[in-house]
Amino acid sequence: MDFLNLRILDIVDIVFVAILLYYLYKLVKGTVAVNIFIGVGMVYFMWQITRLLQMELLSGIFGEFIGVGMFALIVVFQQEIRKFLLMIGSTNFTQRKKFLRQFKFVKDETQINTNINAIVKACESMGRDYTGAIIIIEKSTNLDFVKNTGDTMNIEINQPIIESIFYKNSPLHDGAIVIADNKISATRVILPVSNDRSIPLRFGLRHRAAVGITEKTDALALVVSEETGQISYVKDGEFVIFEDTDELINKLREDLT
Ligand SMILES: Nc1ncnc2c1ncn2[C@@H]1O[C@H](COP(=O)(O)OP(=O)(O)OP(=O)(O)O)[C@@H](O)[C@H]1O
Repeated sequence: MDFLNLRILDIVDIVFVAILLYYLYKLVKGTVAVNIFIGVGMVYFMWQITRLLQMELLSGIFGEFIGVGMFALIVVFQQEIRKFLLMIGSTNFTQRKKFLRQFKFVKDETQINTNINAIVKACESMGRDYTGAIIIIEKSTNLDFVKNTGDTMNIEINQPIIESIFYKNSPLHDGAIVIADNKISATRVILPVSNDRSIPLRFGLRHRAAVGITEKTDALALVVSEETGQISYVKDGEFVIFEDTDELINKLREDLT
């Protein structure tokens, strides 16, 4: 009955494996990597079957394939492994303020209210004018790896500033802006685009970029469609449904506290 002797360390072990699997799932969700995993699984399954049936030649071929499989996987998943390490390495727990926000009982309501109202009002106004926009709100995952693709900024948020950035003739209107701690910290940012095939075809690259960054990090994304003027709120790689801007503000406030 040795297996019943569960130690604290075994539980910690299981929790870490679960976290690792969760990150892996977040990374490969909706990508071709899932199909590759299925392919590798099938080769492994065939190898075991042919070995059991003592089909020497076939099991030899599959065996060789599995033997070099580890190197093949590193080559095939080069991008994903890079993103995975980046994702783990860039989770920024060192900034105390952000870290404390992980706990629900620490709230800084006034600051959160001000930020969200200005952002949502700007989105509303841009929606009325059919001005396209994509706004990323940084939480605990450090977004430096995407901010590096754009211009570093340090601008206090207010409604006119956000609107003027996305104004069609503005030199800064292309790409996304990143908001961190009530400041616009980057403009003209190029985000990773999601390959999720379940995203409706009517959504183009701007919306796919919002899904892409939120499925890889805990950031929140707001998108204003240039075609329909509609505001979309994307979190954890999913579109969040809301009735009106008041509900959107409430959802954002909840997600940021
Ligand atoms: N990877 C990306 N990262 C950041 N911004 C992007 C990215 N891809 C596209 N965009 C921005 O989205 C703009 C419009 O792209 P696209 O028309 O494909 O989006 P869309 O989802 O159809 O949105 P809309 O409804 O506004 O047309 C681009 O001009 C660019 O500013």
